[in-house]
Amino acid sequence: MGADAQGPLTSPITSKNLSVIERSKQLAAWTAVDNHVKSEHRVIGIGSGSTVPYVVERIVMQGPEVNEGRLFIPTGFQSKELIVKSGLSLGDVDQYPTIDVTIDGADEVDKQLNCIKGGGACHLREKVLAEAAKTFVLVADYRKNVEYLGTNFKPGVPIEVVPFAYAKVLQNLHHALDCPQATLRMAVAKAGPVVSDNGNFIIDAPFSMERMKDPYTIMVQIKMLTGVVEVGVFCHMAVAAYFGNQDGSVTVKYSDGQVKTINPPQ
Ligand SMILES: O=C(CO)[C@H](O)[C@H](O)COP(=O)(O)O
Repeated sequence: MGADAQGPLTSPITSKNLSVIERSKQLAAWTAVDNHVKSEHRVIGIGSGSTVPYVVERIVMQGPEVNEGRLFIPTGFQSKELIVKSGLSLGDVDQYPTIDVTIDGADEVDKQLNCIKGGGACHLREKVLAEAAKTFVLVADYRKNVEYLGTNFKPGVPIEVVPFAYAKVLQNLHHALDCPQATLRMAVAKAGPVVSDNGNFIIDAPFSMERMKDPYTIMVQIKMLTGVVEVGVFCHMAVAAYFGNQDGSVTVKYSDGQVKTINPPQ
């Protein structure tokens, strides 16, 4: 799989005034699109977050002829707006439960391509679209490329819960799962908790680094708590993760353990 990876293309149209971090996100997104979104793909999942607009930007650059007849499936309000405003056609996963390729951002990705998602509270739909996809690809800047989850991303594991069960789930996290710092995520420009696109609450649960070395066990333990809708830990789902680097290169980690660095054009 690594063998056919292409490098980032030259002459980016929007990169002139980008900060290093934004440029890194764009590089990751563009390279992932170039390597994984092929003209024959008709149903494409679009994830959430600040890296994903560059995914859509690159898909739009594939041209109207290629995008005509394609359907784009969003993971939430933000990506739905992005699809519509870019002039692409919207579909939904209940109509199209098999997706050719889904590209999404991540809060952190470990060496086995396990990742934390849900910083934007979209991880329920994101996981459905990741599972529905024949190919699931992650894109992020260099800060998200870690050996173990929880290295840089400190809020903890995002957990979507049905509102009436939140206090019970918090109690379970504090006592049964020994996660005393788990808290309900509060909104910034609204009094009260963050409410997801599905009308649910979000809990952030930080676990010790030692425990984050086994993300699958944490994911299963949390998911077993009644009232939990979905856990923002994705295990064994992505085939590749693209990270834009500060020097203009792109690091690609593959699910088979290969790591490749694509150097910037000279
Ligand atoms: O999981 C997500 C939203 O629920 C995002 O994909 C994740 O938070 C990464 O976002 P960004 O690209 O802005 O860093």
